[in-house]
Amino acid sequence: MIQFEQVSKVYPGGQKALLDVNFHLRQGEMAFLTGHSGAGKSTLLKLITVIERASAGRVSINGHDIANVSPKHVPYLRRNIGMIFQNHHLLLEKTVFDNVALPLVIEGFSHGEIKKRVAGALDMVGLYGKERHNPIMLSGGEQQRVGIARAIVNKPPILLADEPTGNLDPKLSMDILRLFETFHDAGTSVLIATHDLGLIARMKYRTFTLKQGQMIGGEQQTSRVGEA
Ligand SMILES: Nc1ncnc2c1ncn2[C@@H]1O[C@H](COP(=O)(O)OP(=O)(O)OP(=O)(O)O)[C@@H](O)[C@H]1O
Repeated sequence: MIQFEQVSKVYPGGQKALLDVNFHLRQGEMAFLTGHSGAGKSTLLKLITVIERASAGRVSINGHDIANVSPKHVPYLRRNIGMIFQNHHLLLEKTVFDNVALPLVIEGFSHGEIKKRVAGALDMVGLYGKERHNPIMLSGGEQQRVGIARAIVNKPPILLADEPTGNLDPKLSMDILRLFETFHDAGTSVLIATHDLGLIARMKYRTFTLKQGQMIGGEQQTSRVGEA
């Protein structure tokens, strides 16, 4: 599904963020990406979403090389990817409904379809009935769920999360990861970048580890939450 072959990224100014990285996230797989601060986790996610471009090597999604995709095609590619950030990136002056609806509005869905899909997405993340709230009125965990609802509202086959539990306590963090597990169960490929080794140990999915831009491990583990 997502494949990196000998991928390097050097930022303008010479900072080497990724060096000869190889990895493969399989179709429908859920996995973690970990590593120290500055190891290159966010950079790797940015190459998948074409926020940044590789300096060398091949990044492909479903066999299609995305390194040279034209700027005009980037929005089409991103429709296949739901992206979740630590700080939610929510529009605080807009309602929960408007935040979650945003990707569908951009794609030109009808009002009726948007209402139905937003309600479905909020139901999935446990926020049904909070459509008219502003994110500022919600707890940190609820705000993160709004970000997740927005990422999954157009049912993308790939979900990428960058430190999605960074600001949450251990119980809320586990709730969020169980939520990712439900998307994984429905067939979505999920890649979660996190520092939280305790959480990773409890979940027992495959873990890719970056160290100073190099991939040093992609250990195979398959058991689920609570089976550790
Ligand atoms: N836009 C940029 N320009 C120059 N250097 C950058 C840029 N973005 C990241 N870097 C550098 O690339 C390296 C990898 O950064 P990256 O953000 O990918 O790491 P990370 O593992 O996500 O770190 P953290 O866990 O702290 O978020 C770091 O040395 C960082 O300073």
